[in-house]
Amino acid sequence: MLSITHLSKTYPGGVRALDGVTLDIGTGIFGLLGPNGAGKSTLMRTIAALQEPDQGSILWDGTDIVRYPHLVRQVLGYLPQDFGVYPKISAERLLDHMAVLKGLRDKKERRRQVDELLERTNLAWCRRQAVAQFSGGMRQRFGIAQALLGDPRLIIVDEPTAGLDPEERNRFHNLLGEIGENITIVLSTHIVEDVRRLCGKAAVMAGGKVLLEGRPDHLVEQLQGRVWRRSAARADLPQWRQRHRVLSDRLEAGRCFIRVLADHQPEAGFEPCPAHLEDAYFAALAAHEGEVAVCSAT
Ligand SMILES: Nc1ncnc2c1ncn2[C@@H]1O[C@H](COP(=O)(O)OP(=O)(O)OP(=O)(O)O)[C@@H](O)[C@H]1O
Repeated sequence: MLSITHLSKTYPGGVRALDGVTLDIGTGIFGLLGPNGAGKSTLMRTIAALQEPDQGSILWDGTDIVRYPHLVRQVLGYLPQDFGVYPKISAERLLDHMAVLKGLRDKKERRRQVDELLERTNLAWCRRQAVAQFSGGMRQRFGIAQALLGDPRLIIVDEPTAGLDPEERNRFHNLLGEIGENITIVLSTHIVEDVRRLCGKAAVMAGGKVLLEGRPDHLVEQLQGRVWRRSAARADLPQWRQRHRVLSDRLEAGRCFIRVLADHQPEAGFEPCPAHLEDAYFAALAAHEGEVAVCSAT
């Protein structure tokens, strides 16, 4: 169990990247949703003990990992947003090298883990190929293979599916789903659909704060009966936004549709529609932006 309490971090330039984050994260896949700059990566790096918070605590099974970072490193697998440069050595050798860095000294055991992980991530067929020549999806699967070295109990995955084609994304999801049955995975993303499919629990972050937290199906349930939809001319969008709480606008088969949050039919022409997780996400962001606007106006 990962228990995060009142975590705050302000960077030297004055950006408050984490602002009193409190979250309890158990076994399974926990999704962290939020727009660019929400503070997701800062939170992930702090959990991974790669940087320190200014305030707050993170307990892993009751142990304070801000004070004792080596304890989380022993149980952690981390797939960062970007690995940076890939050396021109084979997947097999690179994985073996990473296993050494993770402290797997026994050569036989290392071999066993490398073989098993290449198999599990469907990379055994290209084990002698340089990772530098891998496609985006293969690199992400290699990223998961290295994160799984040493049988971690906590895995942190930062925006793993950006840039993957639908097939690779699906394959990556299945792999995460398999792994996440018995351990804790914290997955950061801005793809709402990924969270709906994969995560037992999720939180929406913006401006360093947790705006919303819970099971995706519960978050959606709370909006049922309150989401309305109608077609709208693009030019009229500003007026619709002034009159109603517009959650989103999107093109469907060439026509623009708006989705509005309201307890009753907002006006003639709107039809009720089933709520989606994306509605909960946009409703939370809109409420937060409203608060920020009110704060900055006063
Ligand atoms: N090392 C740093 N120094 C100064 N500011 C930083 C640093 N890292 C992040 N920030 C700022 O902190 C805020 C939160 O950034 P963070 O990368 O944690 O957000 P994010 O939700 O992961 O965003 P993205 O989805 O774009 O990766 C942003 O305003 C960012 O510009």
